[in-house]
Amino acid sequence: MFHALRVSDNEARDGASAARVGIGGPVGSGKTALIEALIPVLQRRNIDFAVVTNDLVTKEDAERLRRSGLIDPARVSAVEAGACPHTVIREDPTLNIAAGDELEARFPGLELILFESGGDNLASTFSLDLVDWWIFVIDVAGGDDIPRKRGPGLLRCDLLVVNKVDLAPHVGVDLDRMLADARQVRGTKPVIPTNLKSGVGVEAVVDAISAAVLFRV
Ligand SMILES: Nc1nc2c(ncn2[C@@H]2O[C@H](COP(=O)(O)OP(=O)(O)OP(=O)(O)O)[C@@H](O)[C@H]2O)c(=O)[nH]1
Repeated sequence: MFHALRVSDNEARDGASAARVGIGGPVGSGKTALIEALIPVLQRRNIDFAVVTNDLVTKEDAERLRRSGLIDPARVSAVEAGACPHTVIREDPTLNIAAGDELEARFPGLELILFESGGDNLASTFSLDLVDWWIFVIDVAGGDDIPRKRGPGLLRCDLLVVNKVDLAPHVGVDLDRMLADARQVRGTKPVIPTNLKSGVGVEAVVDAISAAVLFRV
């Protein structure tokens, strides 16, 4: 259903039917925490999904998700980047494309694959040969000047998640200003504040994914 509308016409994607969504962002911003929070909501909405994680030289994020009890461990695949994380989500996403294809072969009917990048910097972006749509996660503890630095990740992503909003008062961040700056530099593209400890904003993120790539509202 979604294939006909894909931005990319990469041969490696031919025959694929699951929508592919990237989740990138700086180290520790909450990418794995976001996936952990998304899982129960996706399950409640009967969305058939799987996850591909990327780590530098380990499978730590995949193991964390497999151990979480939130998801069938077989639905979590790990890619070891062995280099800067953006290499395998942008320059040469072959390993990730193969991991997605392998999940689709094992789980016919898969609707959605989430690709978690390893923690990177503000210049990190996803290749549209790999994903249809992507999320960039920053957090307030990284400083309220991050949006004003206009990193490519923050500017180009389809959805910007500003996480750890609960920490704003503790790290001297003016959250309203940070969100206003983020919205200003992104123009009409969406920004969603989240607190993944309490679940604030998670339903809105699933709504955005559903509307953008699953065509569910
Ligand atoms: N207070 C607070 N802590 C959070 C929130 N989201 C994540 N954390 C914490 O932030 C830390 C990093 O979260 P992760 O989900 O591991 O971050 P990550 O982006 O996957 O990290 P890397 O994969 O190492 O880049 C953990 O200790 C989380 O518990 C939040 O909304 N509020």
